[in-house]
Amino acid sequence: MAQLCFFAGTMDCGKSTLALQMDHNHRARGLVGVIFTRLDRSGEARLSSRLGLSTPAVEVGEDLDFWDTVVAQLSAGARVDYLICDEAQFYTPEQVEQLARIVDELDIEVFAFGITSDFRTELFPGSRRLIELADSTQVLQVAALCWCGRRATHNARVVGGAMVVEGEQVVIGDTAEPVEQGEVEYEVLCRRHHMRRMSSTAAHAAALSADVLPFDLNACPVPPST
Ligand SMILES: Nc1ncnc2c1ncn2[C@@H]1O[C@H](COP(=O)(O)OP(=O)(O)O)[C@@H](O)[C@H]1O
Ligand SMILES: Cc1cn([C@H]2C[C@H](O)[C@@H](COP(=O)(O)O)O2)c(=O)[nH]c1=O
Repeated sequence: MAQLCFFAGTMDCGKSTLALQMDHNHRARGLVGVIFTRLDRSGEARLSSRLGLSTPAVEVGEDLDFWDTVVAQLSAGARVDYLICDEAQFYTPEQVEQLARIVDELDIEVFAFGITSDFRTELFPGSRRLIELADSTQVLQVAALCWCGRRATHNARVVGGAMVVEGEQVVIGDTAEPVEQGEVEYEVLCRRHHMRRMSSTAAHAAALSADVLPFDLNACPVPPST
């Protein structure tokens, strides 16, 4: 029996790489799949991994109906054994429901990949619906790390080195440093540092100022107030 599987994790934990591997392994056994994505960093209608691999994909616009798309392909005589759905956090809840229907009524496997929460730690609507409906939700094993060395569990949005917690939910970007100053970048953090709004730049600055703190109090002309 087919299943709706959600592979979740922070940014940069290998979701798109796994999506490409799942596609490769299924194709290698003669199965036929359709690859979908939405708003991939590399441009429209491509699924790309930071490891350098990428493949053409069907771009999921807001109006795309997965059920109609797959039924049209089957009606035209094409075979469809599985769907790969990357950047699934950006899908609408209705589109996730269409995916569940495809699994249940057409017995087609659906492998969805996405980040669960946004830069404010709030669930994306697509991810919320996936968590509600999926047969399984798996957190990827390869841990992305916070600058402190702990497992990164949250995504932070950073502008000019400072973490921001207000803004549009969707702003496409990367975890690499932006080319243009003032552009949005993302950084993965552990919960502790996400809640303290401590990006690596802020931590570095704090470490530098701590280095200059232990000055000689006796040399101070005015006694410091307590
Ligand atoms: N130069 C590299 N060498 C080895 N692994 C790398 C390199 N660059 C990126 N990666 C791996 O790729 C992962 C990101 O993969 P990607 O599929 O793009 O992530 P996601 O889709 O979850 O954002 C990183 O966590 C890291 O494990
Ligand atoms: C946290 C967060 C992320 N995004 C965007 C940034 C990237 O374009 C994608 C995630 O891609 P990845 O392959 O998982 O690295 O999502 C966003 O729009 N809003 C957010 O809050």
